[in-house]
Amino acid sequence: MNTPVRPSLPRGLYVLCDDTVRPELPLREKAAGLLAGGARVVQLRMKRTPLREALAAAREVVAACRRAGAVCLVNDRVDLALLSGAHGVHVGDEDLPAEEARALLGPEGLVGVTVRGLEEARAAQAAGADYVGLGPVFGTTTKQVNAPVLGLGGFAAVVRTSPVPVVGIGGVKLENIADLAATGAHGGAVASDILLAEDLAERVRRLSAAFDRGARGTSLVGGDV
Ligand SMILES: Cc1ncc(COP(=O)(O)OP(=O)(O)O)c(N)n1
Ligand SMILES: Cc1ncsc1CCOP(=O)(O)O
Ligand SMILES: [Mg+2]
Repeated sequence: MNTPVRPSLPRGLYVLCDDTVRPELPLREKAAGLLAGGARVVQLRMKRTPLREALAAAREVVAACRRAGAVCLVNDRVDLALLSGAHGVHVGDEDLPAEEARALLGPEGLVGVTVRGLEEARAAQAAGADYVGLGPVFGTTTKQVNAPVLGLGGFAAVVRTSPVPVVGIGGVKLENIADLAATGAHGGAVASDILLAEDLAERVRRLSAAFDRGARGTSLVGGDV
C-alpha cells in the first residue's frame, strides 16, 4: 500500500494573495500576476471576502496555482482548503488548533502555524505543523499584531534552533528579504511590498532573486535591490 506523501514547502519567497491590501484588485488578478512572476508558494488570505465568494476565489486561485506548479495554502479556513483542493492551510491563534487542522486535512495536507517564539515552534511541531510563520519580523501596517516586533536578531535566534522550517512574516520587503534569508529562514512571506507594486510579476521576480541571493550568503547589504 502506498503511503500518501504531502508536498514539501518550497524554500524561498512565500507570497500572500491578500484581499485587504489593494482590495480593488480581484484576487484572481493578483494570483495571475504572482504566478506570472514565478511565485512557488501562494497563501490565499481572505479577511473581507464573503464566504461563498471566498470559496469561488479559492477554487480559481488553487486551480491557477496547480497549473503553474505552485503550492497554494488557504489562510484560516480548513473547510475552504478542503473544498478548493488546496495543498494545505495556515492557522493562527484565532483559527482551528493545529492538531484539528491536521486531523481534518489528513497526512497529505500542509499545515502552517503562526508562532511568536521557540517554545511555540516546538509546540507547533508536536501538533503536526510542517512549518511555522514567525513574526512580525519588522513593522507592518497590513495586520495589527499583538506581539512585539522581533527584529532580525530575535528572528534569527528562533530560526537557529527551531525544529521546523521557519517562514518570516511582517514588513518583509525587497530591502530586507536577503538579510532575512541569510538567517537560515526557510521562507520570507510578503504581502504589501508585492501587492502594492505596479507590476506584481516583476516584484515577485526581484524578491525571489533577493531571497535566493541571501540564502546563498551572497547578499550585498544595500546592494541590488
Ligand atoms: C506565513 C504566515 N505566518 C503567519 C501568518 C499570520 O497568521 P494568523 O496569526 O492566523 O493571522 P492572520 O493572517 O489570519 O490575520 C500568516 N497568515 N502567514
Ligand atoms: C498576516 C501577518 N501576520 C503577521 S504580519 C502579517 C502581515 C504581513 O504583511 P506585510 O508583508 O504587508 O507586512
Ligand atoms: Mg489566521
